[in-house]
Amino acid sequence: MVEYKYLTGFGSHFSSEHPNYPNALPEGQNSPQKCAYGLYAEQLSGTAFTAPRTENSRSWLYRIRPSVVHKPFKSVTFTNQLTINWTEQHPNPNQMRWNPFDLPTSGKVDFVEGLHTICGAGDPKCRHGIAIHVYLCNSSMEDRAFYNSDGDFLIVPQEGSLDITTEFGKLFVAPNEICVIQQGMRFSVNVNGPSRGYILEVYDNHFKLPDLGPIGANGLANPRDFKTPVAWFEDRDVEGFQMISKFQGALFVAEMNHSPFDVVAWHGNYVPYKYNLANFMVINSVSFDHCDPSIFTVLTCPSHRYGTAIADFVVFPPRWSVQENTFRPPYYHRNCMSEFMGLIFGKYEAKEGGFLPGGASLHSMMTPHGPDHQCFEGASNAELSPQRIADGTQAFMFESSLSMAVTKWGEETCQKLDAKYYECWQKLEKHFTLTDK
Ligand SMILES: O=C(O)Cc1cc(O)ccc1O
Ligand SMILES: [Fe+2]
Repeated sequence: MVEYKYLTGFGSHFSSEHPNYPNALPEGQNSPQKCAYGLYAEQLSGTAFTAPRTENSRSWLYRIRPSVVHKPFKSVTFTNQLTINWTEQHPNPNQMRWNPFDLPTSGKVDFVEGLHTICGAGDPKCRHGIAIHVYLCNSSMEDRAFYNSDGDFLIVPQEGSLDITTEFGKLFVAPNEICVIQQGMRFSVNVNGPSRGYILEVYDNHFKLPDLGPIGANGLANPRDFKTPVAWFEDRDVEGFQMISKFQGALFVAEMNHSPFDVVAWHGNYVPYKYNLANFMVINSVSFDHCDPSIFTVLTCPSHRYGTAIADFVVFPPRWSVQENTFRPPYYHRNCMSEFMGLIFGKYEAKEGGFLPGGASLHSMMTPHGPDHQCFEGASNAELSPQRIADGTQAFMFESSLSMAVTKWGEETCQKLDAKYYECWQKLEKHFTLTDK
C-alpha cells in the first residue's frame, strides 16, 4: 500500500527528501561538486531564469540518473487523437453540447493513448494558446511516462481516481479533486478501471490563485489546501521504458533503460499539486441579483491584458441560494470570452436535463446562451425561499479569452454532439404585455 503524503501550500518553496536518505538535499547550495549518495543534481525551470522573483519558479531534483539519459525521440506509433490543428473544421459558432464521451469498451487504453482534443486555439510554438482535451482510458501506463513540453495540464477527473507518480512523488486524485502537472514534469498515471476526465492545457503561463480584492485575505481556494507530494523514488532498471513527450502538439517516444522516477530529494517552488474542490470557500449568499461566475474562480492563467485570463478554472459548487426578488439561475448572456463547461457529478442549475456528467458544452464568443426553457419557467415562478443548490453537484467551466476551434474528433468522430441542443431554448415564449401589473 502506497502512502500518499503531501506538503501543503501554493507557490511555496518546498523541500522534500526520502526519509531513508537523510541529507540527500545539499545544505546551503544547489550544485555541490559531488552530491550525497552519488546523486545527480538537475534543475527544472518553470520560468525564464531572469523572471522577476514574484514569478520565478524552478526546482532542484537530486536523482539517480539525470533526465538526459535516454535514446533519441521518434514519433509514437500508436494512433492518437491529440491535435493543435485548429483549421481542420470550418468555424462553427453554434451552441454545442456533447453527451458523455465514451469510455473504451475493448482493449487496453492508457491515459496517454486516451487523450482526445476537443477544442483549442493558439500555438505552443509561440507559447500562446490553450487546448481542451478529455482522457478516456481503462488501463495503467506500464513502463511508460509522459511529459508535456508545450504547457501545463490542469486535470479534472470525472470518473475513476488517478494514481499519479511524478518525479516529485505520488498524488492520488479522485473525482471532485483536480491536479496541475506543469510543463516538463514527468508523470505516469495508474487507473483502477474505466476512467474519464477533462484537461485544460495552457501554453502561455502557469496557473495562479486569483486576487481576492475586497473579499479580503481569505476565501475561494485557500493556499493551505493545495497539496504537493513528498519525494518518492524507485531504483528500477527497465529495458525499453518509454518516455513520451508532447512537443509542438505531436507525441514522441524515447526509450530509456531505467525508471525516471528516481528523484531521492528535491526542493523548489515548481511542483505538481492537487486540490480538493470540497475545500472551496463559496461566496454567494448575496442580497439580490446573480453574481458573475468569476466569484467561483479556483485558478487562473493570466494573460498580459490586466484582468483578462488566458483561461480561468471556475466551479459551481453546492451552496445556498438566497437572493430576494431575483431570477436566481445564470442570466441570459453573450460573452466576449469562450465558455467550455463540464459536469463531474449531479446536475447543473441552468440545465437540469441534457447536460450530463462526463459530457460537455461550449458556448463560443458572443454565442448567446443561458437557462433552458424549463429552468426559466421554473425559476421565474418559484417561491424565493432559501434554496440549497444540491450537494453532490459539481459543474465547472474553463473560460478563455481565446476563440476556440472545435476539432474533427470533437465535432464528428466522437459522435457525441447533441444536434438538438438548440431546441432547449426554442420554447421560450413571448411574455411581453402592454400593461404591467
Ligand atoms: O453559461 C453558464 O452557464 C456559465 C455561467 C454561470 C453563471 O452563473 C453566470 C454566467 C455564466 O456564463
Ligand atoms: Fe455562460
